[in-house]
Amino acid sequence: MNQKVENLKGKLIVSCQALPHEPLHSSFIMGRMALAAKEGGAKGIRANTKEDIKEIQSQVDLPIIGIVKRDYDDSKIYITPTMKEIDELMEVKPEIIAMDATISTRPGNKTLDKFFHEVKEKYPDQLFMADCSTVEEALHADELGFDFIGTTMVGYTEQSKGDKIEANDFEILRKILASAKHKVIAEGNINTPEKARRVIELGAYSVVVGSIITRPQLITKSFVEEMER
Ligand SMILES: CC(=O)N[C@H](C=O)[C@@H](O)[C@H](O)[C@H](O)COP(=O)(O)O
Repeated sequence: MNQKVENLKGKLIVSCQALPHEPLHSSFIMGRMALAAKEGGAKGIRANTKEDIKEIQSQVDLPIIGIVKRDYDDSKIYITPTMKEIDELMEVKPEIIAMDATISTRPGNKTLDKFFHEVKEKYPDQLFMADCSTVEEALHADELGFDFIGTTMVGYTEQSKGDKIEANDFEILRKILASAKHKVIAEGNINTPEKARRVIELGAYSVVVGSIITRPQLITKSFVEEMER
């Protein structure tokens, strides 16, 4: 594993993403967000689209977890669903590529196992991260040989509906850590410094924090909701 990726151990990765419908949707703005994250001590960035990644690479020399979010009519999966998105990302070569690794089928009714095999065959030297929603999915992705196992989709799928990453002292994460052979990255609703610290204490290789740092519309909403409850 290269030095840039080794530097992620025990450190914070900030997810700098804003979809077309979000106020901060702009590669320039995501580049500045990444610069701000670096100034704050982040050691990695998670980013969406080759355009945002290219701009972020021009602003900071930090390892990037790259994704392409794209909706397809015949699949629930929207995080790097097909080889088209993988190929786009390989044009800008993020250190790590993340993809949905839930039990849902990909577009064209393709299973994760088949897709991951095709991707590894085409890009054998690329590092990959599995965005999972359950312990079972995480351990299956570990078996398939993903370099990093993420909790990214916990609570966002039918099979994980209502699950909370921090419940019972991060029980889902602890169960994954107890069995996974590959590095585990805590991601998804890690929304306080204390939670970020705790997941590293529990053994996560790294932790991704996004919305609570880079989505002002959601940060603002959390203040207004608390003030008005
Ligand atoms: C569910 C989904 O699509 N999650 C996405 C994965 O790339 C991002 O929108 C999240 O912001 C990221 O995972 C970080 O999580 P949080 O924003 O909760 O710190």
